[in-house]
Amino acid sequence: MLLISPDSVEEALDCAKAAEHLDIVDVKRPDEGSLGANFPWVIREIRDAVPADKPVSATVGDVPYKPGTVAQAALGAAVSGATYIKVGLYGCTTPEQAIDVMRGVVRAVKDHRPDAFVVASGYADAHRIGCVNPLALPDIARRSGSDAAMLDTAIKDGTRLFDHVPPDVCAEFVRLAHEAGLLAALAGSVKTGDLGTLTRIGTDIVGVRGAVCEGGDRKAGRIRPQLVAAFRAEMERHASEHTAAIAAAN
Ligand SMILES: O=C[C@H](O)COP(=O)(O)O
Repeated sequence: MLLISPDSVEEALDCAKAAEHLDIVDVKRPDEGSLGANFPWVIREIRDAVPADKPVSATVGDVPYKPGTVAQAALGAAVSGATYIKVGLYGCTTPEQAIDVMRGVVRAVKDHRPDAFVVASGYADAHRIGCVNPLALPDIARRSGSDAAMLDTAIKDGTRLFDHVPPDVCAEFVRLAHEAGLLAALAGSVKTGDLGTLTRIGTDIVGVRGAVCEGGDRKAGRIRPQLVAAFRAEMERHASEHTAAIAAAN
């Protein structure tokens, strides 16, 4: 699946123009961090702006180790219309802290909407910010009752997912997530050139912003529908090549 992250209602309208090429519209506010949270009214307006059959995701923020605060914020995102709730476990330094936070989120969100989908997100560059190790995420997600484990980059300085977590370790992340019965989502300045690897290792959700913004600039650039379409076409091409390679090997 392709998850695209607009930062405003205007950009979400551009995503809506490319709706047939994407699977999830992810509301965030990059000015507040890699998984910065946007305002509830923006989530609601974006929910209204994109086709009803496209799920809206919202990031709850690069959150501190404050389970009550984060649970309440997550409920706010769900009440505002998001059905995918993504939490960046920025301030959690141990798996136990991360599980505490995610358990609160899962309960708050699923009490309100049992079919909501909760994503526990860590950071590929965790070593730069001192939060939980990327490979701990699948177990954190499983033990908290989350539905997916995700990695993104915390510091958007041009370094990318594979700069911090090489492909073989990403493959292990995906394997652990699948073993736990979860979806595996990967992001972090992903470009079309990464799609072959991401497909081969079985990534379920690829999250992008910069690659579908004009000039590849996630802050100054704006999401362009034609870039979303081109990115999706590359995903499809890699998926068919991968399927054909598997069929040929059998
Ligand atoms: O959830 C996905 C992120 O928005 C990825 O953003 P990026 O591709 O600019 O790193």
